[in-house]
This record gives sequence, structure tokens and C-alpha cells, in this order.
Amino acid sequence: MVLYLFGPESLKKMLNEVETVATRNLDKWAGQESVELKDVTANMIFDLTAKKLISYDPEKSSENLRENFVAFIQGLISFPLDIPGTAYHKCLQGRKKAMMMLTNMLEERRANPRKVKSDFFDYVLEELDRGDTILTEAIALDLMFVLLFASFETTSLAITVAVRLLTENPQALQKLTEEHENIIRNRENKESGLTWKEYKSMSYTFQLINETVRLANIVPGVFRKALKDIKIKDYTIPAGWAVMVCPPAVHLNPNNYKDPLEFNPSRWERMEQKGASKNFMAFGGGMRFCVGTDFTKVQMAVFLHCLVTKYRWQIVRGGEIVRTPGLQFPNGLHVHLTVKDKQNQDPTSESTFENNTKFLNSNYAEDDFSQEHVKLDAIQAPRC
Ligand code: HEM
Repeated sequence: MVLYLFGPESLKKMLNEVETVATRNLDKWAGQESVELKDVTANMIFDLTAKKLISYDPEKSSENLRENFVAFIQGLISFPLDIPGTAYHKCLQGRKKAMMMLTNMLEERRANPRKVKSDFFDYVLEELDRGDTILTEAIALDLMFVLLFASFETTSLAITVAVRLLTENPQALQKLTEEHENIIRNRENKESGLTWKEYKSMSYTFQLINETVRLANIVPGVFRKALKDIKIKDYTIPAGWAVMVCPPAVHLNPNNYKDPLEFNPSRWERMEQKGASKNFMAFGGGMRFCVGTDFTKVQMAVFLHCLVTKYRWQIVRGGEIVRTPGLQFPNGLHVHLTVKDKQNQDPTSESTFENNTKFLNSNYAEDDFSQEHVKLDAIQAPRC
């Protein structure tokens, strides 16, 4: 069912819409003194996903659906003390309010069914009305909640990490910019939007996305249950035990990745880039492999295409990373964006990098990815 929304056919149709949304937003942000990238990209992605899922329009709604998800996320891993003021209480309240909004929408949709299916809710309703379905209303509402929650926080974090890494790595930015400028250069009609063929040709971009999520480790742990006794070296995990798999332990292991703390998108040239493997599980693996992987890649690739072909940027504030244990930018990543042509300056030019490098050195010389890995080691200590 989820493939109606995030399968290849649907993504092909969505490509131009994703590009229009990214272009419109970047254009708006470039007119401002600075924007906090994590927040604005989360907003952008939430609005697009919520429109596709439930035709949600923040301009027309009296309630702020995203606010409830933000409260939910902030208390997701917190001390379970349910009294007003605690993160856990806000988390429960956020989920309750978001679920209430979704339930009301479902009831309203039931009362006024649409003739033409136009969003994911319509497919869910059709499935619910089938006599032989295993889907219940409660599961359907949970699914909508999970899809909304999983879509915007993860991808906006990945975009923000990618921009920070690109800022620190001029050669990678240069290579990425060349790939995207070539796409436009080789086009017959320079004004036309991205095609699926062009999207599929972005080989360096896909390497960069893999390298970003490998280092970012946005999901620090996934859970499984041992269905039978499992022997690993001299240990046995008894049947029935819960197992927490820590992707960072795999992604930062020098036996799997040479110089694992180094941001080196080109390392993926010789590696399998799709799906999951025992050395790459940023999107999980097996039966529960992330259903939003392709959607995320479309969003990231298209956003980066629009960014590097039309804009240059400078980090003006924030950028520090902490893990609680999920990756966070506690002070955001504030960037000043300018349209390239206006400045008549290449985004990879010396002065841009000098400015950014000066900023990064002065503001978080102590806080680079290797610092984060120290923190990650602590998280990984009790790993299986
Ligand atoms: C950078 C972006 C993303 C990352 C790093 C990520 C990571 C993951 C991981 C590690 C899992 C596996 C959990 C497990 O194995 O137990 C997962 C599952 C899932 N993801 Fe994502 N995800 C991303 C984007 C998205 C998006 C955009 C959506 C939806 C629009 C999404 C929806 C889901 C859902 C529904 C599952 C559960 C699948 C299942 O249990 O069958 N994710 N994701």
C-alpha cells in the first residue's frame, strides 16, 4: 500500500513537484538574512509529505499538525515521567493531539468520500472498506502517524548534515556542483525541469547521500527479537531476547570503511549503493528495510541539485552536533544563502570556503565528527 506513495512510479510523477517545492523555498530563504536549515527543510518536507498523505494544507488548517510531531519527537527517548512540563508528557500529548487530528480527518473523509483518489488517505479508506483486509482503523491511523513522523525529521537531518559536510569539503562540493551543472548544460531546453533520466544519472550525488547517512547515523539503533538461539562466536543469544543493532558500530568500523571518520563520497564508487548490506544499514535491513529510502533520496538529490546550481551559502551560526542518542543540531545550522548569478561568484570559490572555514574553525574546532564518535562509542558500549 505504501508503494502507492513512495514506489518508483509515484516518485517519477512526484519529481517535478519536489523540484518546484525546493526551488520555491530556496528562493524564499535567499531573500532572508539567514535561515535555520534544519527547521526550514523539515517544514518543507513535512508540508509536502502531509499534502501527499492527507491533503493537509497548513494555511487552511486551524491546528498546527507539525508542532505536535515536534513535541512527540523531542520526548521520544526521555525519562518516562508523565507529569506536565516533562519531555515525556509533551511527547504523549503531541502524539495524542496528532492522532486526534488524524482520527477527525478519517471520520470526515468517511462522511464525504471523494470520487477520485488523490492522496494516500483515499487508498487507506478503500482498503479499509474491503471485506477481506487485515487493516483496521487503528492500524491505518498508526501507519499515517508513522509515515508523517518518519518522513520529515530524518530527511531534514540528512540534508542539514550534507550541507555541513559539503561546507567543510570544497572538493566534494566542486564535484557535486560539476555533476549538476553538467545535467543542465546537456539539456536541450535549459528551462525544463529535472527528468527521471537526469535524476538517475546523478551518480556522485548518490555516493554523497550514502556517505552522509553513513556518517550521520540518524537512526542509532534498530530492534529485533531472536526467534531461536543464535550463536555468535562464543556467545549465545537465547530465543526470545530483544537485540539492539547499532548501525554506527558497523558504519564507523575501520575494518569496513577505510578512515571511517573521513567524509569521502567517492569510496562508494566501488561499493554497492542500493539497499542494505551487513556493512551498510543506515536505512535498516531485511523485512523492515526503510520504506521511505527512495523518497528520501529523491528529496535530497533534488534539493542538492537546486542548491548547488543556483546558490552559494555561508554558515553564520550553529552547526554543533550532539547525540541524545539521536543526532541533533541543538543550535541549528544557520546559513546565509545568496543567488549565484547575483554575486557572479562560484559557490566553490576560495572566498566562500575561506569564510566558512574560518567560521567552522572558530566556532566548533572542538566539535567535529570525530568528537561525535567519542560520544557514539559510549552509546555503543552495551552492544551485542
Ligand atoms: C535519511 C532518511 C531516513 C533514514 C536514515 C531512515 C532510517 C530508517 C531505518 C534505519 C529503518 C529501519 C528500522 C528497522 O530496521 O527496524 C526505517 C524504517 C522505516 N522508515 Fe525510514 N528512514 C529515513 C527516511 C524515511 C522516510 C522519508 C519515510 C517515510 C516517508 C520513512 C519511513 C519508514 C517506515 C514506515 C519504516 C518502518 C518500516 C517497517 O517497519 O516495515 N523513512 N527507516
